[in-house]
Amino acid sequence: MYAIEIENLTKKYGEFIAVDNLTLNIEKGIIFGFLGPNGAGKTTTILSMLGLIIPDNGKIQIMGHDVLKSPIKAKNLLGYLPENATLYEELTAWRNLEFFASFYRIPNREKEKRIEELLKLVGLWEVRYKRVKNFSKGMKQRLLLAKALVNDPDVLILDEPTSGLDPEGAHLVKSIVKEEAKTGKTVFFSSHILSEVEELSDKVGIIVRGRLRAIGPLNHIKKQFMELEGYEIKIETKQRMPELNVDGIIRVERIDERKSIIFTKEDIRAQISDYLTNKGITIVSLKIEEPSLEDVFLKTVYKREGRG
Ligand SMILES: Nc1ncnc2c1ncn2[C@@H]1O[C@H](COP(=O)(O)OP(=O)(O)OP(=O)(O)O)[C@@H](O)[C@H]1O
Repeated sequence: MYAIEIENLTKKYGEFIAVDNLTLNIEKGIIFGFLGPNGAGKTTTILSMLGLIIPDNGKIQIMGHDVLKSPIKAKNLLGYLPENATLYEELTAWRNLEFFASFYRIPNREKEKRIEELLKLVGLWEVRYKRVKNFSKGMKQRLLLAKALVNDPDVLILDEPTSGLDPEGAHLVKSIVKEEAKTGKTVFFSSHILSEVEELSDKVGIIVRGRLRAIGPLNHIKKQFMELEGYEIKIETKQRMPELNVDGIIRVERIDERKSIIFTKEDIRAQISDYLTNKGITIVSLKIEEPSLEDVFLKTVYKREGRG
Protein backbone atom coordinates (compact mmCIF):
# COMPACT_ATOMS: atom_id res chain seq x y z
CA MET A 1 0.00 0.00 0.00
CA TYR A 2 1.17 3.50 -0.82
CA ALA A 3 0.80 6.46 1.55
CA ILE A 4 -0.75 8.49 -1.27
CA GLU A 5 -2.27 7.04 -4.42
CA ILE A 6 -3.53 9.40 -7.09
CA GLU A 7 -5.08 7.73 -10.11
CA ASN A 8 -6.04 9.56 -13.30
CA LEU A 9 -6.86 12.82 -11.53
CA THR A 10 -8.42 15.47 -13.76
CA LYS A 11 -9.75 18.81 -12.57
CA LYS A 12 -11.21 21.43 -14.87
CA TYR A 13 -12.23 25.00 -14.10
CA GLY A 14 -14.77 25.62 -16.86
CA GLU A 15 -13.00 24.59 -20.03
CA PHE A 16 -9.57 25.05 -18.49
CA ILE A 17 -7.81 21.82 -17.47
CA ALA A 18 -5.87 22.59 -14.29
CA VAL A 19 -4.83 18.96 -13.64
CA ASP A 20 -4.73 16.58 -16.56
CA ASN A 21 -4.96 12.82 -15.94
CA LEU A 22 -2.40 12.79 -13.14
CA THR A 23 -1.29 9.45 -11.72
CA LEU A 24 1.09 9.55 -8.79
CA ASN A 25 2.02 7.01 -6.11
CA ILE A 26 3.96 8.08 -3.04
CA GLU A 27 5.66 5.43 -0.90
CA LYS A 28 5.32 5.52 2.87
CA GLY A 29 7.93 7.40 4.86
CA ILE A 30 9.47 9.40 2.02
CA ILE A 31 9.71 13.13 1.39
CA PHE A 32 8.14 13.88 -1.98
CA GLY A 33 8.85 17.22 -3.65
CA PHE A 34 6.17 18.42 -6.05
CA LEU A 35 7.75 20.91 -8.36
CA GLY A 36 6.18 23.13 -10.96
CA PRO A 37 5.99 26.70 -12.20
CA ASN A 38 3.21 29.05 -11.10
CA GLY A 39 -0.21 27.83 -12.15
CA ALA A 40 1.01 24.30 -12.96
CA GLY A 41 -1.69 22.63 -10.87
CA LYS A 42 0.12 21.93 -7.59
CA THR A 43 -2.44 23.49 -5.26
CA THR A 44 -5.32 21.97 -7.22
CA THR A 45 -3.73 18.53 -6.75
CA ILE A 46 -3.24 19.17 -3.03
CA LEU A 47 -6.82 20.38 -2.52
CA SER A 48 -8.04 17.26 -4.28
CA MET A 49 -5.93 15.11 -1.97
CA LEU A 50 -7.57 16.80 0.99
CA GLY A 51 -11.04 16.24 -0.44
CA LEU A 52 -11.54 20.02 -0.50
CA ILE A 53 -12.33 20.08 -4.21
CA ILE A 54 -14.16 17.42 -6.17
CA PRO A 55 -12.24 16.28 -9.22
CA ASP A 56 -13.88 15.74 -12.58
CA ASN A 57 -12.24 12.35 -12.79
CA GLY A 58 -9.92 10.12 -10.82
CA LYS A 59 -9.46 8.58 -7.44
CA ILE A 60 -7.26 9.48 -4.49
CA GLN A 61 -6.40 7.27 -1.55
CA ILE A 62 -4.56 8.26 1.63
CA MET A 63 -3.14 5.21 3.43
CA GLY A 64 -5.66 3.11 1.54
CA HIS A 65 -8.68 5.32 2.32
CA ASP A 66 -10.57 7.00 -0.51
CA VAL A 67 -10.68 10.74 0.29
CA LEU A 68 -14.20 11.15 -1.09
CA LYS A 69 -15.74 7.88 0.15
CA SER A 70 -14.10 7.89 3.62
CA PRO A 71 -13.38 11.60 4.15
CA ILE A 72 -13.15 11.48 7.93
CA LYS A 73 -10.75 8.55 8.00
CA ALA A 74 -8.59 10.18 5.34
CA LYS A 75 -8.64 13.58 7.08
CA ASN A 76 -7.58 12.10 10.42
CA LEU A 77 -4.50 10.71 8.70
CA LEU A 78 -3.57 14.03 7.11
CA GLY A 79 -1.83 17.14 8.31
CA TYR A 80 -1.99 20.17 6.03
CA LEU A 81 -0.09 23.41 5.86
CA PRO A 82 -1.76 25.64 3.25
CA GLU A 83 0.07 28.31 1.30
CA ASN A 84 -0.48 31.67 3.06
CA ALA A 85 -2.14 30.03 6.06
CA THR A 86 -3.18 32.18 9.02
CA LEU A 87 -3.39 31.90 12.80
CA TYR A 88 -5.43 33.60 15.49
CA GLU A 89 -3.26 36.67 16.06
CA GLU A 90 -4.86 37.65 19.38
CA LEU A 91 -4.37 34.19 20.88
CA THR A 92 -1.14 32.80 22.31
CA ALA A 93 0.84 30.05 20.59
CA TRP A 94 -0.46 27.56 23.13
CA ARG A 95 -4.09 28.62 22.69
CA ASN A 96 -3.83 28.44 18.92
CA LEU A 97 -2.70 24.82 19.08
CA GLU A 98 -5.26 23.99 21.73
CA PHE A 99 -7.97 25.37 19.49
CA PHE A 100 -6.82 23.42 16.43
CA ALA A 101 -6.42 20.26 18.51
CA SER A 102 -10.06 20.57 19.59
CA PHE A 103 -11.10 19.55 16.06
CA TYR A 104 -9.76 16.09 16.74
CA ARG A 105 -10.80 13.58 19.37
CA ILE A 106 -7.70 13.68 21.53
CA PRO A 107 -8.03 12.99 25.29
CA ASN A 108 -7.16 16.08 27.37
CA ARG A 109 -3.96 14.79 29.00
CA GLU A 110 -2.65 13.52 25.69
CA LYS A 111 -3.59 16.80 24.04
CA GLU A 112 -1.52 18.85 26.48
CA LYS A 113 1.43 16.52 26.12
CA ARG A 114 1.18 16.70 22.35
CA ILE A 115 1.02 20.52 22.33
CA GLU A 116 4.05 20.69 24.62
CA GLU A 117 6.02 18.32 22.38
CA LEU A 118 5.08 20.27 19.27
CA LEU A 119 5.96 23.67 20.72
CA LYS A 120 9.33 22.26 21.73
CA LEU A 121 9.81 20.66 18.31
CA VAL A 122 9.24 23.98 16.50
CA GLY A 123 11.28 25.98 19.01
CA LEU A 124 8.39 28.05 20.43
CA TRP A 125 8.14 26.56 23.92
CA GLU A 126 9.66 29.63 25.57
CA VAL A 127 7.14 31.96 23.90
CA ARG A 128 4.09 29.71 24.31
CA TYR A 129 2.17 32.33 26.28
CA LYS A 130 2.96 35.19 23.89
CA ARG A 131 0.32 36.40 21.48
CA VAL A 132 0.92 35.35 17.91
CA LYS A 133 0.61 38.94 16.66
CA ASN A 134 4.05 39.61 18.16
CA PHE A 135 5.67 36.71 16.27
CA SER A 136 7.98 37.03 13.25
CA LYS A 137 6.94 35.43 9.96
CA GLY A 138 9.31 32.52 10.61
CA MET A 139 7.85 31.91 14.07
CA LYS A 140 4.32 31.97 12.67
CA GLN A 141 5.25 29.49 9.96
CA ARG A 142 6.74 27.13 12.55
CA LEU A 143 3.57 27.40 14.60
CA LEU A 144 1.55 26.61 11.47
CA LEU A 145 3.73 23.55 10.97
CA ALA A 146 2.95 22.51 14.55
CA LYS A 147 -0.73 23.06 13.74
CA ALA A 148 -0.41 20.69 10.75
CA LEU A 149 1.12 18.11 13.10
CA VAL A 150 -1.41 18.47 15.91
CA ASN A 151 -3.31 15.26 15.06
CA ASP A 152 -0.03 13.29 14.68
CA PRO A 153 -0.80 12.63 11.00
CA ASP A 154 0.74 9.83 8.95
CA VAL A 155 0.86 12.07 5.91
CA LEU A 156 1.97 15.69 6.03
CA ILE A 157 1.03 17.94 3.12
CA LEU A 158 2.85 21.24 2.84
CA ASP A 159 2.05 23.84 0.19
CA GLU A 160 5.11 26.06 -0.36
CA PRO A 161 6.25 25.65 3.26
CA THR A 162 9.17 28.11 3.14
CA SER A 163 7.58 30.72 0.91
CA GLY A 164 8.42 34.24 2.10
CA LEU A 165 10.81 33.12 4.84
CA ASP A 166 14.36 34.39 5.28
CA PRO A 167 17.17 31.79 4.95
CA GLU A 168 17.26 31.09 8.70
CA GLY A 169 13.48 30.69 8.88
CA ALA A 170 13.52 28.40 5.86
CA HIS A 171 16.34 26.35 7.39
CA LEU A 172 14.38 25.80 10.60
CA VAL A 173 11.26 24.71 8.73
CA LYS A 174 13.28 22.29 6.57
CA SER A 175 14.98 20.80 9.66
CA ILE A 176 11.59 20.14 11.27
CA VAL A 177 10.29 18.52 8.08
CA LYS A 178 13.37 16.25 7.97
CA GLU A 179 12.92 15.30 11.62
CA GLU A 180 9.26 14.43 11.06
CA ALA A 181 10.11 12.27 8.05
CA LYS A 182 12.61 10.37 10.23
CA THR A 183 9.76 9.40 12.55
CA GLY A 184 8.09 7.58 9.65
CA LYS A 185 5.71 10.25 8.41
CA THR A 186 5.23 10.69 4.69
CA VAL A 187 5.78 14.27 3.55
CA PHE A 188 4.33 15.71 0.34
CA PHE A 189 5.45 19.28 -0.26
CA SER A 190 5.06 21.62 -3.17
CA SER A 191 7.63 24.19 -4.10
CA HIS A 192 9.17 26.15 -6.88
CA ILE A 193 12.41 26.60 -4.95
CA LEU A 194 14.73 24.17 -6.70
CA SER A 195 17.44 24.04 -4.06
CA GLU A 196 14.85 23.17 -1.45
CA VAL A 197 13.42 20.33 -3.52
CA GLU A 198 16.94 19.07 -4.20
CA GLU A 199 17.85 19.21 -0.50
CA LEU A 200 14.74 17.60 0.95
CA SER A 201 13.22 15.18 -1.52
CA ASP A 202 13.68 11.44 -1.75
CA LYS A 203 11.48 11.56 -4.83
CA VAL A 204 10.51 14.40 -7.12
CA GLY A 205 7.59 15.01 -9.47
CA ILE A 206 7.61 17.83 -12.01
CA ILE A 207 4.21 19.11 -13.10
CA VAL A 208 3.79 21.49 -16.01
CA ARG A 209 0.41 22.78 -17.19
CA GLY A 210 -1.43 20.11 -15.24
CA ARG A 211 0.62 17.21 -16.58
CA LEU A 212 3.27 15.16 -14.85
CA ARG A 213 6.46 15.54 -16.90
CA ALA A 214 8.97 13.66 -14.75
CA ILE A 215 8.82 11.47 -11.67
CA GLY A 216 11.31 9.53 -9.57
CA PRO A 217 14.28 9.93 -7.30
CA LEU A 218 16.28 12.94 -8.41
CA ASN A 219 19.25 10.84 -9.62
CA HIS A 220 16.87 8.81 -11.87
CA ILE A 221 15.37 11.98 -13.28
CA LYS A 222 18.85 13.34 -13.95
CA LYS A 223 19.88 10.08 -15.63
CA GLN A 224 16.80 10.12 -17.86
CA PHE A 225 17.57 13.73 -18.68
CA MET A 226 21.15 12.86 -19.67
CA GLU A 227 19.93 9.97 -21.82
CA LEU A 228 17.69 12.44 -23.62
CA GLU A 229 19.90 15.50 -23.71
CA GLY A 230 23.35 13.89 -23.81
CA TYR A 231 26.24 13.65 -21.37
CA GLU A 232 28.92 16.12 -20.39
CA ILE A 233 32.14 14.35 -19.46
CA LYS A 234 34.90 16.37 -17.79
CA ILE A 235 38.42 15.09 -18.31
CA GLU A 236 41.87 16.07 -17.13
CA THR A 237 45.07 14.34 -18.26
CA LYS A 238 48.61 14.45 -16.90
CA GLN A 239 50.22 15.01 -20.27
CA ARG A 240 48.94 17.15 -23.14
CA MET A 241 45.61 15.73 -24.36
CA PRO A 242 45.74 14.37 -27.92
CA GLU A 243 42.93 14.56 -30.47
CA LEU A 244 40.14 12.26 -29.23
CA ASN A 245 39.08 9.83 -31.96
CA VAL A 246 36.45 7.90 -30.02
CA ASP A 247 33.05 6.85 -31.41
CA GLY A 248 30.10 8.60 -29.83
CA ILE A 249 31.70 11.99 -29.26
CA ILE A 250 29.52 14.84 -30.46
CA ARG A 251 31.77 17.74 -29.57
CA VAL A 252 34.85 18.55 -27.48
CA GLU A 253 35.31 21.85 -25.70
CA ARG A 254 38.97 22.40 -24.81
CA ILE A 255 39.55 24.32 -21.59
CA ASP A 256 43.34 24.16 -21.76
CA GLU A 257 45.83 21.64 -23.13
CA ARG A 258 45.13 19.11 -20.36
CA LYS A 259 41.45 19.76 -19.64
CA SER A 260 38.37 19.33 -21.81
CA ILE A 261 34.63 18.87 -21.66
CA ILE A 262 33.38 16.11 -23.96
CA PHE A 263 29.75 16.06 -25.12
CA THR A 264 28.45 12.59 -25.92
CA LYS A 265 25.20 10.75 -26.50
CA GLU A 266 26.13 7.96 -24.07
CA ASP A 267 28.38 7.33 -21.12
CA ILE A 268 31.59 6.42 -22.99
CA ARG A 269 34.06 7.04 -20.15
CA ALA A 270 35.47 3.50 -20.47
CA GLN A 271 36.14 3.94 -24.21
CA ILE A 272 37.81 7.31 -23.64
CA SER A 273 39.93 5.84 -20.87
CA ASP A 274 41.04 2.87 -23.07
CA TYR A 275 41.84 5.20 -25.96
CA LEU A 276 44.05 7.45 -23.86
CA THR A 277 45.73 4.59 -21.99
CA ASN A 278 46.66 3.03 -25.34
CA LYS A 279 48.35 6.29 -26.27
CA GLY A 280 50.31 6.28 -23.02
CA ILE A 281 48.38 9.20 -21.53
CA THR A 282 47.63 9.22 -17.78
CA ILE A 283 44.16 10.34 -16.76
CA VAL A 284 44.01 12.60 -13.70
CA SER A 285 40.19 12.70 -13.59
CA LEU A 286 37.32 11.58 -15.78
CA LYS A 287 33.83 12.29 -14.57
CA ILE A 288 30.30 12.95 -15.70
CA GLU A 289 29.06 16.43 -15.02
CA GLU A 290 25.57 15.89 -13.58
CA PRO A 291 22.91 18.34 -14.65
CA SER A 292 21.53 20.47 -11.84
CA LEU A 293 17.86 20.30 -10.99
CA GLU A 294 17.67 23.76 -12.48
CA ASP A 295 18.92 22.46 -15.86
CA VAL A 296 16.38 19.65 -15.76
CA PHE A 297 13.54 21.87 -14.60
CA LEU A 298 14.08 24.67 -17.11
CA LYS A 299 14.36 22.24 -20.03
CA THR A 300 11.32 20.28 -18.82
CA VAL A 301 9.21 23.38 -18.38
CA TYR A 302 10.24 25.38 -21.40
CA LYS A 303 11.95 23.33 -24.11
CA ARG A 304 9.46 20.51 -24.41
CA GLU A 305 6.62 23.02 -24.33
CA GLY A 306 8.25 24.71 -27.32
CA ARG A 307 8.58 28.00 -25.50
CA GLY A 308 12.30 28.56 -25.67
N1 LIG B 1 -11.04 28.33 -8.53
C1 LIG B 1 -10.45 28.45 -9.72
N2 LIG B 1 -11.14 28.90 -10.80
C2 LIG B 1 -10.56 29.03 -12.00
N3 LIG B 1 -9.26 28.74 -12.26
C3 LIG B 1 -8.53 28.31 -11.24
C4 LIG B 1 -9.07 28.14 -9.91
N4 LIG B 1 -8.08 27.68 -9.11
C5 LIG B 1 -6.98 27.57 -9.88
N5 LIG B 1 -7.23 27.94 -11.15
C6 LIG B 1 -6.28 27.91 -12.28
O1 LIG B 1 -5.78 26.61 -12.40
C7 LIG B 1 -4.39 26.61 -12.67
C8 LIG B 1 -3.66 25.80 -11.63
O2 LIG B 1 -3.70 26.49 -10.39
P1 LIG B 1 -2.97 25.97 -9.08
O3 LIG B 1 -3.28 26.95 -8.00
O4 LIG B 1 -3.33 24.56 -8.87
O5 LIG B 1 -1.45 26.07 -9.52
P2 LIG B 1 -0.10 26.01 -8.64
O6 LIG B 1 0.79 25.08 -9.36
O7 LIG B 1 -0.44 25.71 -7.24
O8 LIG B 1 0.43 27.49 -8.78
P3 LIG B 1 1.20 28.44 -7.72
O9 LIG B 1 2.61 27.92 -7.64
O10 LIG B 1 1.11 29.76 -8.38
O11 LIG B 1 0.45 28.35 -6.43
C9 LIG B 1 -3.96 28.08 -12.72
O12 LIG B 1 -3.91 28.47 -14.07
C10 LIG B 1 -5.07 28.79 -12.00
O13 LIG B 1 -5.24 30.09 -12.52
